[in-house]
Amino acid sequence: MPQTKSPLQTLQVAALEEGWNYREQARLGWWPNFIDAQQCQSTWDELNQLVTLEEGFINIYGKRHKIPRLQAWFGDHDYSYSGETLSSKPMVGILATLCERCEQIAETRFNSVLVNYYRDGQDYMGWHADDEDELGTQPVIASLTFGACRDFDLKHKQTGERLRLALSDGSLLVMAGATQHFWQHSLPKRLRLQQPRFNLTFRYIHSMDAD
Ligand SMILES: O=C(O)CCC(=O)C(=O)O
Ligand SMILES: [Fe+2]
Repeated sequence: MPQTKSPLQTLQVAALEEGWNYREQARLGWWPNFIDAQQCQSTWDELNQLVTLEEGFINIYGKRHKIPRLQAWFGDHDYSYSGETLSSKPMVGILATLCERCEQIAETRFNSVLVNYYRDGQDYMGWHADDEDELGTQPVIASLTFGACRDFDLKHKQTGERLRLALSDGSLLVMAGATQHFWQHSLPKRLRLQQPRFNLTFRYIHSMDAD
């Protein structure tokens, strides 16, 4: 019997090699066991202690909407997006330690980290590229996951090609090169999931102040 393809066929998880991978103008670094299990547990506890999570908002057509997750921002500069400003706190303790480890493996400097907290599978992040002017032309973004494993989708802006990664506890994904220019990414909802997840994205923010 001929095989019929279901239109709802699930996306295959893209098999990335550990280390640097190249896919259609994306440069992706993948270290699935970057933080070991014991350290994941202590890191979770330290993040809970250190991070004051806040509701965030975005403005769409002049209307202010609550974003579907909690967040906090650490680094040298405040962070502005979509008409909102996140005031920064100094990157200290476990955040500074993780920052250094990410800098070493990604071979770059970071001066900020966005902490996202997904309370359960209802929380998500929609399609976007991290392409604000403050991030520079070829931003390197190091994304660390703690807690629940979540699918992470990438979509090529021109061809529509899709990649799906499973971001598990202690994994590190680095998006570099022209990734933000050619691809968008998102973290889809998973309605049956009850466990929370921390995601830390280390970034380098260039000061936009006039000299
Ligand atoms: O939670 C994630 O894995 C994605 C986070 C993200 O894309 C962002 O903070 O810009
Ligand atoms: Fe992002």
